[in-house]
Amino acid sequence: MFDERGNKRWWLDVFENEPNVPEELFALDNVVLSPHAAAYTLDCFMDACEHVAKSLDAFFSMVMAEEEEVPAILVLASSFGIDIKSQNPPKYRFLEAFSSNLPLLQFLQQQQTLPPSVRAIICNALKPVTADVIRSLPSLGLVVTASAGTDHIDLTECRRRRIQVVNIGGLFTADVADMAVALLIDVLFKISAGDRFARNWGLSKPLGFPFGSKLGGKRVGIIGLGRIGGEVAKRLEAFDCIIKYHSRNKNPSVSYTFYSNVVDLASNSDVLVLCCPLTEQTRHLINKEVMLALGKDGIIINVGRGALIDEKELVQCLVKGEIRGAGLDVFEDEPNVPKGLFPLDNVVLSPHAAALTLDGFKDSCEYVTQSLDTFFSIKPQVS
Ligand SMILES: O=CC(=O)O
Repeated sequence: MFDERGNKRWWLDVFENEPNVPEELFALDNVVLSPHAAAYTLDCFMDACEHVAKSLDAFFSMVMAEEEEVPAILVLASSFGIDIKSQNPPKYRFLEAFSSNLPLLQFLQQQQTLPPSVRAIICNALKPVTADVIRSLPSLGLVVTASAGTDHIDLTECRRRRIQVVNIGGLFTADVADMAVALLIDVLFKISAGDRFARNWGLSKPLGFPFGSKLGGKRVGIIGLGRIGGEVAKRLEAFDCIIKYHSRNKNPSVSYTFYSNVVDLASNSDVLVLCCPLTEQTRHLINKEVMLALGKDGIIINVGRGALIDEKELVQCLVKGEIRGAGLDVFEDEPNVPKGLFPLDNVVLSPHAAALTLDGFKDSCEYVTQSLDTFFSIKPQVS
């Protein structure tokens, strides 16, 4: 830049240490100073405002779209979520893994879903949620199990990842207690065995069916006097049974005789009803020693978990007549039932069906829905 006499002049709009301008420049005639104002026109300022507003809009619409994305729910147990599936607009995207034999990651790929999109799992007692499953889903925050038991879920991994685990609580308590009583009555009165017999009865075998046994007066040892055990006790008291129990702790609010030792309880009972959860402490709690203590007239009913009993020993004791019978709703390696039980007429088998009533199923769908709604309505705190 030159002045009117052709001398060179400097125009400086920016400075090294703004807003400080070097004072030496103030005395110089060949310098024009400007306060970093090259873009300070009204038009330019309006354009800049528009640009900033557009950038903010673009950013926040992307964030909102991400937040509003329909959460993907991995459904391991068949048919859960049926009531919420039909909602419009859909609240959740159910990925029905129970209907596929593919390994998890391949299944998700087939569903065009990235593992981080899966935020919750719905399962039941028959569908394990292993540490491997949990580790493959980095955004998993909730596991809802349509069961009272949670032994099929890797709780250690869930705790480590702060994944919420919701079970069905007491929803099935009465059904499971009813099933325990039904199995006991079946074993004592030989209802299932009688049904098989009656279908081939004919005139040729009028007296071939063995005697059953009364329920009233039986000494019933309940193992696990929690919600279900308590309901079993209540029902069997009404049948004039004598109730005893073994639990982790003595329950001061009941008058039933407490046994801290399972072998002692078995020696003083005609029937053992297993209602406790499966833990490392209760695995194979019912071993050969307990069965021999129960004795040849003893009956075992299991509505807890299969692995509470040493199944191999159970088959042996039943075959040899070292105990009299068993009613089993649960098995150690479901859905595999020990084949050694099949030919035995003193055993009643049920496919983990205590909670499989139509009414109970509707209730559990509702419960699962509520659990999802609660979880997804609580936004994480921004820290
Ligand atoms: O087995 C069924 C349950 O845990 O509810």
